[in-house]
Amino acid sequence: MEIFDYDHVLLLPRKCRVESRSECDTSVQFGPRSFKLPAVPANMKTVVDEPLCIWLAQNDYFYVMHRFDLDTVAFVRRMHELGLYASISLGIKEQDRATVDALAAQGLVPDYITIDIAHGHADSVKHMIWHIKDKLPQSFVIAGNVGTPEAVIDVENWGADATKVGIGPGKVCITKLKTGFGTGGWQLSAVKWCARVATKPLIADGGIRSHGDIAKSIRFGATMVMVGALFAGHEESPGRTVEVDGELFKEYYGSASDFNKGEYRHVEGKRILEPIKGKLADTLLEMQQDLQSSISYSGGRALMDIRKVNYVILGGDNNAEHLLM
Ligand SMILES: NC(=O)C1=CN([C@@H]2O[C@H](COP(=O)(O)OP(=O)(O)OC[C@H]3O[C@@H](n4cnc5c(N)ncnc54)[C@H](OP(=O)(O)O)[C@@H]3O)[C@@H](O)[C@H]2O)C=CC1
Ligand SMILES: Nc1nc2c(ncn2[C@@H]2O[C@H](COP(=O)(O)O)[C@@H](O)[C@H]2O)c(=O)[nH]1
Repeated sequence: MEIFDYDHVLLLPRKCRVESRSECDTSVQFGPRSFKLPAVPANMKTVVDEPLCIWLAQNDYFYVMHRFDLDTVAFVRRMHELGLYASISLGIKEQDRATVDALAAQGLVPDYITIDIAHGHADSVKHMIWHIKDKLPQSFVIAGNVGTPEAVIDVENWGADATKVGIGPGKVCITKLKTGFGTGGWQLSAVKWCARVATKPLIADGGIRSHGDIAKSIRFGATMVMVGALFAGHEESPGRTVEVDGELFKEYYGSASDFNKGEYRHVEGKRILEPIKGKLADTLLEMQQDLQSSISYSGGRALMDIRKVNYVILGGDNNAEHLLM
């Protein structure tokens, strides 16, 4: 198996088929809906909050609300009252099963439910998928996180509609250091490896550092990418604003950090400060334009045309080591 990460790969251009990059369509079908971009802000407390979810839904972007310190039932009700789709996160504990029961009892059907735990290749996830499929069969279920093909096969067989791939590649993740496990450092090839067996969509989660990494994720089999750090430092980001030597930063912390958990127990995340980089809408627009360029370099017009291109893996000295056809 080839091992590489985003920085070690470059995609190879094919003859251009458009006269303007504006002809390139970045939209993606994901579950029951189509979205402007194959990128979703991470379901973390310092990345999304309710106002951002409303804005994203109103503007045809995919969002996943986080699951921390939140009345998830009320959130779904409010989104539906606004005529917007509802996309929530759940864990696998008794309280999460109760949330599913309450939603079903009140006739509130979230359009998307993400089961979000550190080690998603687990019977607890299987039982949660079954519970959701029993009570809310119309919801599109995303399960994770996983990092191996065996896990993707299991999660799909348990009934998940999509799988989230990435154990420890995140910017505020310390799983690799604390446990010795994960896909940190080789996330892109883990996505490729998982995509070989996947029969349903994959979300590549963690490690996206540049807009070009989105095209690379699509090339290696992702349908959507989940992005934390790149989205965290915006004016609208929910993290606390911190001033250091006259410069403004936003707090960005891991969901498994003591800052999120409120206690130092099974901590696998840390806190960092992201420099504030303007408005989220501007970044999303730039991301879309960059992805349109990616599509044009791929010689295509549609997002999935990126899947057709060849690539090189760069050696340590930055020389092309392999040309893979
Ligand atoms: N993508 C990634 O690499 C990672 C992401 N995270 C994020 O952090 C958040 C908190 O995650 P998590 O720690 O799962 O939080 P939770 O406390 O919500 O854990 C969910 C449940 O899973 C159990 N659990 C968690 N990890 C394991 C494990 N390795 N083996 C067996 N059981 C486990 C927990 O029990 P108990 O606590 O008693 O073990 C708990 O009952 C999530 O949003 C998750 O996505 C966390 C780590 C890695
Ligand atoms: N190991 C941990 N991973 C975490 C934690 N909190 C979130 N995450 C994962 O990171 C991505 C975002 O990655 P980024 O590189 O784009 O910043 C997020 O979607 C989660 O999967 C954590 O505490 N520990």
